[in-house]
Amino acid sequence: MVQQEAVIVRNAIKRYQKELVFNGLNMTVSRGSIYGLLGASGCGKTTLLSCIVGIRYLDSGEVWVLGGNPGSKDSGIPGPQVGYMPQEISLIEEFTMSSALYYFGRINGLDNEEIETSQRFLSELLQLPPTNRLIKNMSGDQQRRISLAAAMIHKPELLILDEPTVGLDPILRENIWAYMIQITQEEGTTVLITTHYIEETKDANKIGLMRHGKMLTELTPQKLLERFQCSSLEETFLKLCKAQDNTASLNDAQEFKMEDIDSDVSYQNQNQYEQTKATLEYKPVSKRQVSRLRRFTALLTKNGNQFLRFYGGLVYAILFPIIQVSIFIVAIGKDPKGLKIAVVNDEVGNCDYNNFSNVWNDEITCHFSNLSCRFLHSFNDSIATQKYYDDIYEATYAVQNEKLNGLMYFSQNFSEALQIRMEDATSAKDSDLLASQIQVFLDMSDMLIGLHIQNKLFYRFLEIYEEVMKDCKYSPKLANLPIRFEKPVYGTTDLNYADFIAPSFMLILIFSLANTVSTSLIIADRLEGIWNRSIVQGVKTDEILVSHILIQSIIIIIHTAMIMLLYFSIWELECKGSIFDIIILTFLMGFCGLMYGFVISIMWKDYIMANFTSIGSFVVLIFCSGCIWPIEGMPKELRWISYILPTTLPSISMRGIIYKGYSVFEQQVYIGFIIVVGWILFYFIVTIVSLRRKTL
Ligand SMILES: Nc1ncnc2c1ncn2[C@@H]1O[C@H](COP(=O)(O)OP(=O)(O)OP(=O)(O)O)[C@@H](O)[C@H]1O
Repeated sequence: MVQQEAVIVRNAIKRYQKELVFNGLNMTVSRGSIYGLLGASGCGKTTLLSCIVGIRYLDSGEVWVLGGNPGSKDSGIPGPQVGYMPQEISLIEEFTMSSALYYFGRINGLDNEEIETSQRFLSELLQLPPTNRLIKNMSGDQQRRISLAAAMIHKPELLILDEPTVGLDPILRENIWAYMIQITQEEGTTVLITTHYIEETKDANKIGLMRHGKMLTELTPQKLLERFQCSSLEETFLKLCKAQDNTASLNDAQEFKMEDIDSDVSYQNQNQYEQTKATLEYKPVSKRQVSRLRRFTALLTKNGNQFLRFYGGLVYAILFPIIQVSIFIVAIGKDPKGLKIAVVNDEVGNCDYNNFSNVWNDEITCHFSNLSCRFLHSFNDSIATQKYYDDIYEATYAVQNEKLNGLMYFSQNFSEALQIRMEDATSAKDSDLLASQIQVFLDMSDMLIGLHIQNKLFYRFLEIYEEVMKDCKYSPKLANLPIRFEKPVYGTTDLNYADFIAPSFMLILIFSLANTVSTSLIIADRLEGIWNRSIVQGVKTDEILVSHILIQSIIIIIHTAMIMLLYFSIWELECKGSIFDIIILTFLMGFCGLMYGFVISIMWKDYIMANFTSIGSFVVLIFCSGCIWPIEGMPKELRWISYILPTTLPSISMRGIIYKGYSVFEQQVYIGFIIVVGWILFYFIVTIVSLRRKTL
């Protein structure tokens, strides 16, 4: 009679890159039995279990689990029919024991009452720590027991346990084995367990020994002892390993044949394979169904909990935007203070109170005296503090050595020359024209400060010069240059650099915040193994993604609200257009960052590379999306790259809304929305396609 099998592996070949892990491996696990899989460290036990539960693929060969290939609809995998305990702990460290068990209970379709009952039973059986203790505060052995409980909580038909008893107290180990024997006999559960403790498997119904990529034997412990006439399983395996080594050394090219030793693995299994396959086809697995809604609610609860309990992340998510925007507001765009400028005044010296300047009009012409002092008194310290020097050499030395920001020089006959320039400009000599100018030498090694002084002195000079014209009873317009900047079409003349940066910075900030949060959460899920473990229990990749998206959208809404509040209410940035459009665009940009975070977390397995990529992307966005310098100043090729970045055109849209009052129907605005939505879709598709290829 053909026994129905829970797991069948045939002719399995698996490589990692070029390294062959197993080569033509066969395995048969009967329903309602305990199968002990033994083998030295590194022989491929974990890899084999991963292929059985469907989180890795064979290069060739076949795996059947509970009625079909893992992932097919006939199979019990993925789904609550199986309980999988991976080798790594694969639990969320910030969770309490209870929240971990609730999560696994819920995704496997249990209601709260059932979870409570199971939890009580398993707490006793496995001597679990108190329910409210955080997993990260438990010993490795306690964490293992919770992980085992998480695999058993829903009483699956097939339990796949990767080294569950490592480091456990012998009494506890015995209890676990007793329980496994009980559930296999009374409930027909199948247990596939790997262990390093050979003697532990004496209670298994069948033992499989893996070595050098093969299954050396699959027999009951009694048959093994009888066949090899040994008193212990240790001894039996030693003999088996020696037999394999001898055969291999006799003929390296010839494969090790176990037919002489063990008929179960080869002939019998080969014959059974076809028959079993037929049997399985006629006996579909009775599947426990878990509604999508139940799974999704469990995921939402888990992700919400995970985020709230990760205090560092929480602080980062809430405080970071406040700190960033506050630093921006405080640090950027204000006039530099505490600047110093050297003054050499050959006309009057240091302009003390005896040297008041004078301007008077005698009906024929305007007379100036000591006009240099009038300028110097009016260039007050708000531009730069003046330090007087006797000659230009001394002043230049001071600029070079005393960190002054420049020097101003007035020639000996400054007022006189200015008068000549005004009275009869056409006949004025070059020397008079030169002497009538204030000569300014700036330290332009700090370009922004140099430009600031230049700008301030220039406009202040024109104002004072206008006043002088008025005193002379001339038209003040005479002081103007023959060019005039009228009221701007858009914006105001007093917009500063911070106003220019603000829209891009807002978008880059929310993009980067969301991207960092989502990268960390997804990488945590993957690294901690919770992702694969959930997939094995039947949770779908898109459900995991959507649940993360929902939780993180709440964070993005918080970020958006804080950014809006800080910029528009506290900093009082005036928005000429619709603030609603700004909010939507900012939120979408955060969402785009979130999706980009998904892509990064798929690209890299660890935090380090993911963080490098996030930081690198942040820098590229700052430099290339017109945030600190106009795109028009870039080489043509770079400009095109810049235009397709997710933040460039949306930043231009943002400026259009804020400073021009454009609506969403203007091309400058809707193009930004199109770009950001396009990137969101692109990232989403890349994420889904990559994840489907990587997991089930
Ligand atoms: N992701 C991977 N990429 C490359 N090689 C891998 C990978 N995972 C495992 N290996 C290699 O495959 C071989 C089998 O590893 P596996 O973890 O399956 O062995 P194991 O029998 O479970 O070991 P242990 O008992 O120590 O857990 C080892 O040589 C290991 O180095």
